[in-house]
Amino acid sequence: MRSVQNTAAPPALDLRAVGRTFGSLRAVADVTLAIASGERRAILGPNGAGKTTLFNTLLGDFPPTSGTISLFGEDITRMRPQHRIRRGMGRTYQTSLLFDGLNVEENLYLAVRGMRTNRLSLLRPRRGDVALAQARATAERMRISHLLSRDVSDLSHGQRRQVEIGMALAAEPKVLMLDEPAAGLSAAERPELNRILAGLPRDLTLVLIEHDMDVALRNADMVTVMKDGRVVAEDLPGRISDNAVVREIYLGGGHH
Ligand SMILES: Nc1ncnc2c1ncn2[C@@H]1O[C@H](COP(=O)(O)OP(=O)(O)OP(=O)(O)O)[C@@H](O)[C@H]1O
Repeated sequence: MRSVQNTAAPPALDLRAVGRTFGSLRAVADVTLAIASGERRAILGPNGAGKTTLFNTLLGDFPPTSGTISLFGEDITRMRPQHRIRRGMGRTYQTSLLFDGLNVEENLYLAVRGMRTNRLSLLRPRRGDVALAQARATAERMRISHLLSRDVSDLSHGQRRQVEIGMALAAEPKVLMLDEPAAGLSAAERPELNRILAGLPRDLTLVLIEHDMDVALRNADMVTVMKDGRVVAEDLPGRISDNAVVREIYLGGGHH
């Protein structure tokens, strides 16, 4: 494992007693965890464990109803999502946010330009455009340069996932949050996802929600397991499945 201990620097994400209720439902309860800068953290757990809700509290879509969240030492508990993005948070979504009808290069270009809507007509790339060069460099990093001129609606699930991760990376985040990157991928597409995740910059902090144990354990430095809104286990990938609670969740029929 890579050393992620750095006592001088604040953690990339520091959660203290974070909770989120929806009416009387405690979707997330009392979550305290610190993710070091440059660490790759997987968050595992059965359906309804609170993973997505936790993600949404980190990204500001649903602020926590209790507790605090800091990003590189700055309290962001009540900060709006767009301000978090400006401070270095990036994400992908479970459902695709690609612009169908545009090709891969155009999608990446819009992401580099920070566009959240398809307004490419106002923004046609010009020759020598720095953002265009950056879009192409992102494609290379995602191993999709050969797909630049293809409409994203013609791509396979796995290729679309590569474009989505590329779009999140195009904003040059310091913390990248991936919401179930393996969801919908065939067994044959998973090794490519693993290669892409392994090839991400080492200084990028990665937080990965994942149902697929193999993808999670391969790509994480540290694994957090949630159940019923709470953290029930935290350990190294090589040791997490020895945990009695984790064995019960994943071998006792709680996993899908
Ligand atoms: N916007 C909402 N309004 C009301 N309840 C919600 C809302 N979002 C999530 N919940 C509830 O919070 C609990 C945790 O759900 P969440 O989606 O965070 O779990 P999860 O671990 O991400 O599950 P999955 O793996 O199925 O995505 C569930 O009981 C869910 O029904």
